[in-house]
Amino acid sequence: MTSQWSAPTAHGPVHATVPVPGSKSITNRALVLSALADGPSALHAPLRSRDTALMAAALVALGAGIEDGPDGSWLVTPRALRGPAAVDCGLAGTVMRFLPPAAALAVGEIVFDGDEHARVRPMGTILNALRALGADVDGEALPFTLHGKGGLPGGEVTIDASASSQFVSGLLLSAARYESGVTVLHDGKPVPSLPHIEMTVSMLREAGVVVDDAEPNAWRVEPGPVAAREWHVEPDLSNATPFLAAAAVTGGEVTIPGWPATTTQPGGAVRGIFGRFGCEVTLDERGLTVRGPGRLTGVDLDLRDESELTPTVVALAALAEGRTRIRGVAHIRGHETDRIAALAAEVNRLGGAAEETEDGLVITPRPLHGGTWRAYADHRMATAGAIVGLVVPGVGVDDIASTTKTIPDFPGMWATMLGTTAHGTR
Ligand SMILES: O=C(O)C1=C[C@@H](OP(=O)(O)O)[C@@H](O)[C@H](O)C1
Ligand SMILES: C=C(OP(=O)(O)O)C(=O)O
Repeated sequence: MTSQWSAPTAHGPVHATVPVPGSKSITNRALVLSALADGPSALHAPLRSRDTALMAAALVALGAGIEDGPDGSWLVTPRALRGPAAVDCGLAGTVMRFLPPAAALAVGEIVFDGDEHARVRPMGTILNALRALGADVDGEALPFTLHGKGGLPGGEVTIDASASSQFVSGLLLSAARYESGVTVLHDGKPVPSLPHIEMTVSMLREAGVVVDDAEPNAWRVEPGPVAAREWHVEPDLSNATPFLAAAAVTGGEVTIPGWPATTTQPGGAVRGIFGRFGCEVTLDERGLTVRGPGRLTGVDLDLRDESELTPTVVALAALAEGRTRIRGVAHIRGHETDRIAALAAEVNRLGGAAEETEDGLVITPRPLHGGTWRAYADHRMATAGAIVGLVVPGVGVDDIASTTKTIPDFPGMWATMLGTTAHGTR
C-alpha cells in the first residue's frame, strides 16, 4: 500500500494548458493489430503506462518484436506467435479481453493472470466464445490457461456483451487471422461503450481488414491480411477529463491541445457533458477549452456510451448545485472495481449524499468535508478524488499510484496544472 496523497486545494480558478498522453484504447488496439500484421508497424505518440506496457510485454512474450523508436514511438515487428508464455494482465481490461483471441493463434500453453482486482472482472463470455470458435481454454476468469493450436477455424458466435464491449472488440481484433474469419452476434441487454467497438472497426478498416457492421448487434470480419501501418495515437480524451474538471469546479479555464476534430474515443462526448453542467466548451486551433461557470448545475445523463467517464462526472456532480442522475452504467460494477458502489461510498464518506441505483447513481449535493478518498486500486476513482480535493480542503487519496494504469505521472501533471510541486506546496 502506498502512502496517502494529499490532494492539493486550488487557491483560485485554475488556468492551464495541459497536454495529455496518448489514448490507452488506441495504443493497445494498435499494438495487437501491429503484432498480427504482414510487416513492421510504428506507433507514434503511444501511451506509455502500465496498461500499455503490459500489452507490449505480453506480445513480446508471445514472440512479437517491440522496440523503442525515435521520440517515444514503438516499432513492432510481427513474428509467428508461440507459447509457452505467461501473460500478466495487471488490471487492464484491454489486455485480458484483447490478448486471448490473439494468443489462440499461437502454438503452446499460455497462462493468463492479473491483479487481485482483475480476478473478479467478467471473462466467461469471451472465454466461452473462444471455445465456440475452436479454442482450448481452461477456466472462466483469471487465472486461466489457453492451449494454443497455432490457429482457429473461427465462424459465427452469439454472445451476451452487456457486461463489456471489450468482449466484441477482442474477438474482432484477431478475427481476420482465423480460417473463416468471425461473425459476432450480440443477444442480451444493450452493449455498453459502443464508441469503443466503432474504434475497433475503424482501426481494423485502417489496417485493410474487411468488416461489416451494417446491422446493429452484429459484426462480421472477413479472413485476410492485416496491413502494416504507421499508427498516430490521439491524446487520451478520457484522461483529459479530470484536468477539464479542474476548470469546471474552480471557475477556471483549461485547454487540452491536440484535441481531434473527429474521434471514435468516447471522450468525444466530453464537450456535451461539460456543456450540460453549465461550462463553456470551445474547440479551436488551440485545442479543447473548458471554462467553468460560477456554479455547476446538476444533470440527468445516460453514460452508457461513455461509461468510463462516470467517476469524473460523479466528482462534478458532488460539487454541483442541484441533483444529478446518472443512468445506463450498470456494467461499471465490473470495471476496475464496482464503481457504482465505490463512488457512492466515497462521496458519502466526505459528507455527500450519493445513492446507488440499479444502473447508476443519484447525487444530491451537500457541503463536503475532508477525509480519505479510497481509490480501490482504480485509476479513475483516484482522479475523481483529486477533483473533489481541489475545492474541499483536507482530502487524501489512499492510492494515487493506481493512476499509473493509464497516466505515467498524474501527480506531476496535476501539480504542473496548479503551479505547485507534486507534494502540493507552492
Ligand atoms: O475497448 C476499450 O478500449 C474500452 C472499452 C470500455 O470497456 P467497457 O465496455 O467494459 O465499458 C471502456 O470502459 C474501457 O475503459 C476501454
Ligand atoms: C474501464 C476501464 O479500463 P479497462 O480498459 O481496464 O476496462 C477504464 O479505464 O475506465
